[in-house]
Amino acid sequence: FDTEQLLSSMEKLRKGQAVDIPNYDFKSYKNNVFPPRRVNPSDVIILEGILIFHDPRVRDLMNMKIFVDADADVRLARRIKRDTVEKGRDIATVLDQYSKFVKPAFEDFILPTKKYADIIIPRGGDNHVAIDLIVQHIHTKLGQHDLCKIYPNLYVIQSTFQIRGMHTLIRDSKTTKHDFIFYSDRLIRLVVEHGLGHLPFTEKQVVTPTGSVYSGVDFCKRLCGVSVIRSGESMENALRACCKGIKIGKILIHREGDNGQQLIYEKLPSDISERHVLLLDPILGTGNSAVQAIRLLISKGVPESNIIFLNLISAPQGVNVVCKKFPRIKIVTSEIDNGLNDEFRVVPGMGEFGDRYFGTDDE
Ligand SMILES: Nc1nc2c(ncn2[C@@H]2O[C@H](COP(=O)(O)OP(=O)(O)OP(=O)(O)O)[C@@H](O)[C@H]2O)c(=O)[nH]1
Ligand SMILES: O=P(O)(O)OC[C@H]1O[C@H](OP(=O)(O)OP(=O)(O)O)[C@H](O)[C@@H]1O
Ligand SMILES: O=c1cc[nH]c(=O)[nH]1
Repeated sequence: FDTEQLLSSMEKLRKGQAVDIPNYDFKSYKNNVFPPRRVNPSDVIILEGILIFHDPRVRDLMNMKIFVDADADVRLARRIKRDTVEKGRDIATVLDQYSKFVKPAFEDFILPTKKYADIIIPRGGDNHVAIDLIVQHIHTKLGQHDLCKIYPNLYVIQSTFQIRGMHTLIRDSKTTKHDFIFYSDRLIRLVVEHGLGHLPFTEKQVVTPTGSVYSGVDFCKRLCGVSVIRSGESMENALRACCKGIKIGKILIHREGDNGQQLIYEKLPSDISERHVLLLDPILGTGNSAVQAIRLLISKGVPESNIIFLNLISAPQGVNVVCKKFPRIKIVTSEIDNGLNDEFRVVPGMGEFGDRYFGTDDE
């Protein structure tokens, strides 16, 4: 087993480079009889082999570990067929080797690695349900932003052409103030609805006018909003439209000041520590404002896991800072941008959200 070459090949594939895999010749027991097989890099790499879970360095490379659990008779039958037809061995040799080496080695070395698997699939390729589930999982992972693969509490709302269209409008520097507000509001409403979906619920049954029972859920009662002034205030209407009479606290953070951030003003519900908090700020840039705001909420006794941060556009830098410092809060956003420029503006971004929304930009 050339594990070192396997590891270096995997590393190259992950970096997007093609690799040449040696073709082992089972008849001569040599590696250089046939030309190597060229494998090109790809989004999904399937690494397959009977002892693939043995080396921890190899296991660590895997995002999903599958053990195909074949029946012992099937394994022996396949082996007899393969070794007589493909490897040119006679049945007596195959059976002798099986009982002396293969079966004990399977029990000693392959079976124990089953514990490392995330999924154990009985009946192999015939198990269509298991295969569908695996395909679905890989599809989901491929569709996710890379940051969502790292941070399980980061949620980017499912993109549609409607959502892309609205983003195109609010990001266009030529969009009028009127349209900017209209499409921001539509996007904000989607983010708010999505964020509310992460609140806990209780089961509830109601009787419909047909006299039948509908088994549903009851909304979480103890919640409040907290907006980061000014831009966060643009999200208050959407929250009020969804949650009638919701209490909304406010935090004002000035970008310059001690450590670059200064808390200027705060007014929060007195019983905030008993509530789930929807923190409102459309832009997450460096993450400094968000960190300040979340720290304040935690200092008021709000459990980290009770905070849902609602965001329209996020920079990866801000996501990293917030998710690393507060791994239990949830972030819901509608798009993650490429990064920040020298002035710490989100790029491509949409400029100064507050100025465009409240009409205090120069035009
Ligand atoms: N659970 C499980 N066991 C397998 C699978 N494939 C092979 N095995 C077991 O592992 C044993 C050895 O597998 P082989 O692929 O023949 O091993 P090999 O190293 O190629 O054997 P040689 O012919 O000596 O080169 C089989 O007889 C099975 O018992 C699999 O997909 N799942
Ligand atoms: O992640 P950060 O780098 O801290 O940037 C994000 C902050 O910047 C924006 O507010 P801004 O200071 O522009 O004030 P405004 O809302 O009054 O326009 C935005 O609403 C955030 O609060
Ligand atoms: O790009 C940015 C960064 C912070 N605040 C904004 O409004 N826009």
